[in-house]
Amino acid sequence: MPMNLLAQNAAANADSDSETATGGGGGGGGGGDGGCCHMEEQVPLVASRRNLAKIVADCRLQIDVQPIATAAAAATATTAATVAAAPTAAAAAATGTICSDSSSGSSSSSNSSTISTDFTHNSQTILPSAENLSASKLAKTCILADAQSVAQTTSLTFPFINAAKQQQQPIAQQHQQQQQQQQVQQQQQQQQPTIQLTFQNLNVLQNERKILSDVSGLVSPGEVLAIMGPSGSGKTTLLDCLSGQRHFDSGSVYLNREPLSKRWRRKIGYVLQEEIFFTQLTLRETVMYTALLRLPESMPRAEKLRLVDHILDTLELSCCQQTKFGDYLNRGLSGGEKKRANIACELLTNPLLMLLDEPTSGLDSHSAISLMKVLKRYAQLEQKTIVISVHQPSSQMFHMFDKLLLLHQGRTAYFGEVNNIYRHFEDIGVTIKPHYNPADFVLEQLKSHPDIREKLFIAARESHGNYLNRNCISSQDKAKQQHDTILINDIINNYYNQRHHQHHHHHQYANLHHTANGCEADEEAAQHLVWCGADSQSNFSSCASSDCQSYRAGKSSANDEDWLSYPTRFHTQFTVLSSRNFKEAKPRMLSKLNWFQTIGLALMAGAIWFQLPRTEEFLHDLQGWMFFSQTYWMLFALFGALNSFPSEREVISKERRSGAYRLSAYYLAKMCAELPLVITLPTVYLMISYPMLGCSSLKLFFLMLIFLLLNTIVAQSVGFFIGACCMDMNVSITLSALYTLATQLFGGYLSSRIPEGLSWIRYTSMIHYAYQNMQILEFREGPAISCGSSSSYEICKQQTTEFIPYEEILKAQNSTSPLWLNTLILMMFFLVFRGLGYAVLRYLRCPKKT
Ligand SMILES: Nc1ncnc2c1ncn2[C@@H]1O[C@H](COP(=O)(O)OP(=O)(O)OP(=O)(O)O)[C@@H](O)[C@H]1O
Repeated sequence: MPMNLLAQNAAANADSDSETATGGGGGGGGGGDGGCCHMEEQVPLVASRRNLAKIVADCRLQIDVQPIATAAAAATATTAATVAAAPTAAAAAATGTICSDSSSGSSSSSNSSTISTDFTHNSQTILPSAENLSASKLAKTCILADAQSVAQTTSLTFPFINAAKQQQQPIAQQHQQQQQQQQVQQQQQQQQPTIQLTFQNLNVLQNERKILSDVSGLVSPGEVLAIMGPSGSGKTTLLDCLSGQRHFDSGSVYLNREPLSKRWRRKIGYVLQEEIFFTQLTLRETVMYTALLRLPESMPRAEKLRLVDHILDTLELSCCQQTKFGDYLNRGLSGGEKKRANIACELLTNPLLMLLDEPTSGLDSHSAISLMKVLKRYAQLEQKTIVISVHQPSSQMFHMFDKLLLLHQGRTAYFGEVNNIYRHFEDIGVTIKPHYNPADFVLEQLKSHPDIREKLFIAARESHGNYLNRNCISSQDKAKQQHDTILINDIINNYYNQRHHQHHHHHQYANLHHTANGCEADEEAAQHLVWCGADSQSNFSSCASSDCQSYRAGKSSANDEDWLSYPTRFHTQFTVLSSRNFKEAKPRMLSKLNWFQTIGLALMAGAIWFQLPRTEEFLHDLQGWMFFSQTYWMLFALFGALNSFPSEREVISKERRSGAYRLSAYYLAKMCAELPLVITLPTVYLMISYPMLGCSSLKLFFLMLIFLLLNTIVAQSVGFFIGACCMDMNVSITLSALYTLATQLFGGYLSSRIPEGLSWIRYTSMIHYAYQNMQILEFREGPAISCGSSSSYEICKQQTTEFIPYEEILKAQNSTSPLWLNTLILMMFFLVFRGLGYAVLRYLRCPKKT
């Protein structure tokens, strides 16, 4: 790998290069935040001795402070920092202007322009002199030796660059292109909306217990805020508040100085602690449907699918993309894979603010670090704001965070830069021991020593809350109080800038970690597929720079309606949701067990009523088959639909909260997608049992089928409605059983002694109308029923006819309404219950804040 090569190279050159550089070489960029390896900082590339000396000094510092760090590591850190801090130089490297001779360990040029190696930035060109040649050697070593790797790195900041193409172009043209690309990038960054998240004095009460108590903080674009604290300290509650999913009793949350509102919802990605997905869908299907639903309509489908591939690749999920999520009965994805899938679905939509509730729990340390690196790079490169709750991060992960909010029982024990935690603890008389995981240390202190805890609360309040309150109140008179909230951000900003500068150079230990991790992040960026992808033709950045970009740019200047609008059209939502619903429902509705049950029952019914003679003696048997068939499919469809919404409720609520689609699109898609599934088994049943019974014509078969299916989908509508109303399966099963059995009892099918006043109940039963229809068809369209030897029908007794007229049979059954009326009433049932189901989901089951 290029960076391995680089490391070897750097190790070989470390001593000589660093010494020379300390002596005052000129060359690559550096500096900023006391760390030579800050990936995110766009340090000017005008190479200066001072910069380089600082880089080397910083990296030497590492060697001094951490004995185990080798000179090679320091050099590697320096090199990675230089690359990270110098996108333009990296771009130049991609052109082949700069290279490193890895075999000899000395610098050489891939072309004849070794001495005229360019460090171009904003049209400034520095030609290294003989004096600073050593420094430029170091810089050259710093810059990736492999053009491909550089191309990858370059593609982060210059998504449009195709490094391979560039290598074939003349250098002057390449420089011109780079400048143009820089301008494009600057314009893009200006266009890209970002979110600064501010929350102040958040208080949440639950059953008179304070779950959050005056919690405040600020996160800027490009930063990662970690919320840490023991279990039950209020991390999830805080994230819920920040995402707008939970009411807070007092306090405020601002996004770019605007109070958190529905308008912002679609700009927030919230990765919940638990994984809420359809268990029957594969990982790929899940992410794909999310992409199709939540990425903008203007983005081509192929681009969306490429993005899915890329995200799966980035999160190392490609190998298990065809695995179903599974449940406790049928195991599927592992816990860690589900977690990453959860993140993939949110990352996909490229939210401006990302909230993640314990995304690393359950992951092994390598996966956790990899994931954190992805998130960190995402924040830095795309200027996203990230808030993450973590339990016990490793030391390495801890120093990847920019800011830390330490909670204990809902109270703030610390909020500020991660690096300043050392000073914060020192201030209250506790020194975080070196070689000790600071995350473990602070959590241990927080839990084990009440005195320390109290001191921390006081110190946090003093340094943060009071400061804000004091300034907010004293700096504004009453007349301006409505503007106070707007000023909060400025105050917090100033405050943290001050703090940042005050402690900037004091914490070598902290900087050491920060620096080291920055270096590693860069190394990772070069070695692996970086966030934006190696292939500039098919990566997220290219997408972001085309469709997403225009989408985002458009949104940034859009009005409220645009912000509230759905990412895709109704038609797209309907199509995608239908496809997803079909895939999800098919294994449930057409399970092997259901096939077995249907075929088994059809054969049994066919055998019992096999080739029934059409005489009055067997009339009751024939009616028995009709009643059995109608009742069975009514119950099957009704009870099958009961669990339909409850089982999907959490997924749908999550998606509705994120504003992915319209409820109407979902509802219509569900009805349509399940239609072929709900009619398959009754059709099979009738195909087996009816011919065995003695079906005489194809026309009659199809008529019977139509009315059997009508009854089935009406019953399904009733099931949807009851399921949507109750959501609790036990309640809905009880209610359904009561309704279906009552209508059978009062229908007079099992007993003729129905109390006069209750006989109307039969008219509330769909079975009443469906059964009548079946009889009308069977006796009107089918072969006539011959009179029995001792017939109960008057007309037969009078011996005026050999066959019983179908009207007489229906009259004997109290079936007096015509076919059209029964059908109309059944259709009314269908429309009313489907409509009621929608209304319940829309108004009763609307995802609410807790
Ligand atoms: N709706 C609720 N009803 C009652 N108690 C609640 C509710 N929501 C949160 N709590 C309580 O508030 C406290 C904080 O809960 P929260 O889930 O925010 O903690 P956490 O820090 O995320 O915990 P963990 O790390 O274990 O996930 C807990 O003691 C919890 O029992």
